[in-house]
Order: sequence, then structure tokens, then C-alpha cells
Amino acid sequence: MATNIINKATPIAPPPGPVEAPAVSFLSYKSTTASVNLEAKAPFSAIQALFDYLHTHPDDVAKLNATYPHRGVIKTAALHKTESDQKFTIDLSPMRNSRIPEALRESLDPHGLAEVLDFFNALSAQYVPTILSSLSILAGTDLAAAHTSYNMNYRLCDYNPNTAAPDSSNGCGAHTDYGTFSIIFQDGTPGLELEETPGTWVPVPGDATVVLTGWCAVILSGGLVSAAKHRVRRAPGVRRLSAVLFVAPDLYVKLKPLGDSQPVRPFSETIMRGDLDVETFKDVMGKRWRYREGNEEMDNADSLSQDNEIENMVWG
Ligand SMILES: O=C(O)CCC(=O)C(=O)O
Ligand SMILES: [Fe+2]
Repeated sequence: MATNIINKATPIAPPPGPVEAPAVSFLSYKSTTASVNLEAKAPFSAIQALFDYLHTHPDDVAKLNATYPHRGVIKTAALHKTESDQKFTIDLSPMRNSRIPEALRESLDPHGLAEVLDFFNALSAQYVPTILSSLSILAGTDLAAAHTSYNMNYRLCDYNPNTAAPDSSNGCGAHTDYGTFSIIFQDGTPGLELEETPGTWVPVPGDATVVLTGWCAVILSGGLVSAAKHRVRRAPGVRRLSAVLFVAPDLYVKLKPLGDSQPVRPFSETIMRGDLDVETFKDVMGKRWRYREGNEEMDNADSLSQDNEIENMVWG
């Protein structure tokens, strides 16, 4: 069983170091989640402005998607699919943002893009090292060396009532993030829920900022850190916006327990041999993720849930 890594109301100070960084307090009773007192506030007016602009400017959507033809940047499958997640998503990443042509930046920057990118860039510079060092304490091993290239994703979500299934309560299906941790900012609207015990969902207050650990943290920590399963429910007619920073290890990192100590639970041979790198893991996980979000078809989609497939790959 995973140790209860984040104790009740026990603030964990970052280790002393030369860099002055804001303190991150883990206050949750739950091993998989941490409520964090971040001073950062996500710019929700800019986020709403960006979505509203893109919802009404298909030409700019096409140009933005052309900067990442592989998967696209703004995802609108919920407009025509009723069973998938009923939300719109914008996925930006520091690596790909440099591919946005100057003219497109000039047309999108005044409609929220500049403010959104400034927010994520400042957030990651200010908090990622601190959270990684706090998480390293919980993981019993130094996670920093596996996170040198800031393999991150900047995601905006618009749980908009204007989708193919306006009355559906499925905003975002139950899942566990693949990376090391994700910071979720919310616009004040409830909907995010955490699975406390199998089948028991606990609502997160709509104005809380939360850090959720993902599968890479589970593996690198030898199972000391567990992963937070979560989902988002929609209320009919209610719009909800969120901003998520996903942090993952560098793509070439081999996903196996880092420390010398015995894993708290046996991992698969693939994991213990170090045969699975972050890039491959992200591909496998991403495929199911996109299926759930309505952005990719799958042959054997119904036979396994996203988390079951990952569990089969990770655990012995
Ligand atoms: O919108 C949210 O609050 C959470 C979104 C989420 O879990 C995700 O995109 O992975
Ligand atoms: Fe998530």
C-alpha cells in the first residue's frame, strides 16, 4: 500500500537551497492530492476572451492548428460527438509555441493569447522547481535530474454548454494524468471531482487550485507517491473554465523507480528493466486520452479503460 505521503495539514517546506522560491504547502489529507497555496491566479478573463475569439474565428483556428498538424491545438470534437468529453480544449506547449507565425501571434495576442502564455511561462519558472523538490521529499528520491527540459503542456479547458450534448454531465471522463504532476486552476465553478476510494467521488471547491500527481510520479517514486484519479462533471447551462499546467519528465527518461529502496508494490518487468521511456508512455496514454476526448478513433476502445491499460503496463 502506498504510504500516506501528504499528511493532514502538514506544510512541507521546500529544502533549503540557494534559490529563493515561494513555499508550497501540501495541506490535503489525501495521499494523491495537494492543495497548494499558490499566489498565482490564472487570467480567466483572458482565457475566456481567447476561447470566445476562437469560437467565432474559424480561420484563425485553422491557422493555429496548422502549427501542430499532428494533433491540432484547439480541439472541438464535442461540437459533433455526444459520448466524448463535452468540452473544448486548447493545448499549447513551450516547444510548439515558437512555431506560431508572427502574424498569427499579432492577431491572437490581443484576444488573450499573450496574457495566457505569460501566465504559464511565469508559473512554470516560479513553481515547478519548488513543487519538484517538495515532491522529491515525498518520493524519497531526487526528481529534479529527470526534469531538466521542462517537458510541459499548457492546457485551457472550456466546459461550454454549447456542445453536441448540452445536457450531458460528462465534462471530462475519469482518468489519471500521465506525467509527474499537474496544477489545475479553476474559474470558481465547481465540477472537478477526485476519487477518494474506488467509486467515491469528492467534489473539489470551484475556487481551489490543486496539484495532482500522475503516473510518472508513481513509477519514479517506486510507488511511494500515488496518482490522483479525477473527472469533471458539468451542470446544464453552466460554463466552466480551467487552466492546467502538466509537468512530465524529459522524453528520453526511462520510467523506473529511481531510488535504491524496494518499490512499495511490484512493478512490471518492462518497468523494472527500464524498457519504457517517457515518450513511448506518453504515446500509449495519449491515444486513449484522445479517444476519451473525442479526437481519435480506436479499434479496441471499449475493451479497457484508459487507467486499466496503464495499470496493466505498470504493475507486475
Ligand atoms: O478542467 C479540469 O479541472 C481538469 C482537466 C483535466 O483533468 C485534464 O485536462 O487532464
Ligand atoms: Fe487530468
